[in-house]
Amino acid sequence: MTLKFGVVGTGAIGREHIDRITNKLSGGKIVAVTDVNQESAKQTVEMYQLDAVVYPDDQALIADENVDVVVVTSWGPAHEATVVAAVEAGKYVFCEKPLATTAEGCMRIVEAEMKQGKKLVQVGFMRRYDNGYVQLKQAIDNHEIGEPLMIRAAHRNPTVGENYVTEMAVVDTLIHEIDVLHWLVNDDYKSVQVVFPRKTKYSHEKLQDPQLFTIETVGGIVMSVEVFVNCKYGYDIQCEVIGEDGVAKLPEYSSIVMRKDEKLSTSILNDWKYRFMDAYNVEIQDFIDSVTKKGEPQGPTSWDGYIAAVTADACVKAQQTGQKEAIVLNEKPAFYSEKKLQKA
Ligand SMILES: NC(=O)c1ccc[n+]([C@@H]2O[C@H](COP(=O)([O-])OP(=O)(O)OC[C@H]3O[C@@H](n4cnc5c(N)ncnc54)[C@H](O)[C@@H]3O)[C@@H](O)[C@H]2O)c1
Ligand SMILES: O[C@H]1[C@H](O)[C@@H](O)[C@H](O)[C@@H](O)[C@H]1O
Repeated sequence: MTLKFGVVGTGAIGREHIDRITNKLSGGKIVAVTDVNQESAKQTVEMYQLDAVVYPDDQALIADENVDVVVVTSWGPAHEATVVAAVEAGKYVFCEKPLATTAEGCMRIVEAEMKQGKKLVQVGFMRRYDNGYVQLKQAIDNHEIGEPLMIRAAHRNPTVGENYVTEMAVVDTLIHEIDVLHWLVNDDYKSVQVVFPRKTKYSHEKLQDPQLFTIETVGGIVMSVEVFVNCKYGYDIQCEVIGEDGVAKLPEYSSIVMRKDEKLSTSILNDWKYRFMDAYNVEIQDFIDSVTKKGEPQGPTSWDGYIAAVTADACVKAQQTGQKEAIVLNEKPAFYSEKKLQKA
């Protein structure tokens, strides 16, 4: 069986996903695309030589009976409306982060999905499919380092655009750590506090950069997460879990070791696309396989999208107040309680 995809948003990651579904993965086909920039949608069809209809908007695409799955890769604020409409139409959804820009918006998606009586939505938190994070999780789950006590993490981008402002360090960037860290240690978040160190000269007026988040879990784990989006030297993701019996660290991205000009060196990547390329492939192949064989996606759920939104709200509040802010979740519905995704 071939799963037929309609893509809403043919920008950077929309095209990446179209390319992987069309040319790298098996079991999926792009049959429809749309973008508020219709030229971009048409160019995408030409660029990847797709046999796909270009629709004027998401509603028309969702209404196409030939579309089994709606891929949501538009701008964050547009996600909620598309996801709710797709779920109400009974379509499967693969939605890039954020699921919605507010916790209330995520809850509306959760409610729409529960009404359909089965899981339809997967959120694009691809780090859960990265081999390094999967190994870290296995080490923790197998008690190889004892109980986790602390996490030290860093999310560094070489540079960001002029319209990237302080809040985006949370909603655009930290959001990946927000999802992956509680999943790693099987715990819930309790509070967050933010400190702004001295600002780099490479930032601009509306962006505090770097930022240091201290997140505590209900179980007492303290996580220190640095977000530094003008670090200049490359795209660098670090994560070290300190446990009672040992320390486990995310492996460095593998690269050849070069001896040259009296130096011993390895390269550092400079773009998220390359750092998580394999994870995106595994993630979407898993989505295709799960929907095709089990009738439900098994990756990060709408509820994970909700957790991320509530946590992000508290982080943004903490940026504004400088105080420790509580992270309070609604009770998890039984509908989402199955823990299926333990390994990719
Ligand atoms: N998982 C990841 O690592 C990752 C990486 C990059 C981006 N993302 C997420 O993916 C989404 C897209 O990011 P991007 O970098 O591709 O952005 P982008 O600006 O390159 O592309 C977004 C596209 O969506 C279109 N669009 C906006 N609103 C629309 C609407 N209502 N209907 C149809 N099309 C619409 C825009 O015209 C644009 O072509 C964002 O939510 C972003 O946070 C996730
Ligand atoms: O800070 C960036 C992250 O490192 C990437 O993984 C993407 O999510 C991108 O959208 C963010 O702007």
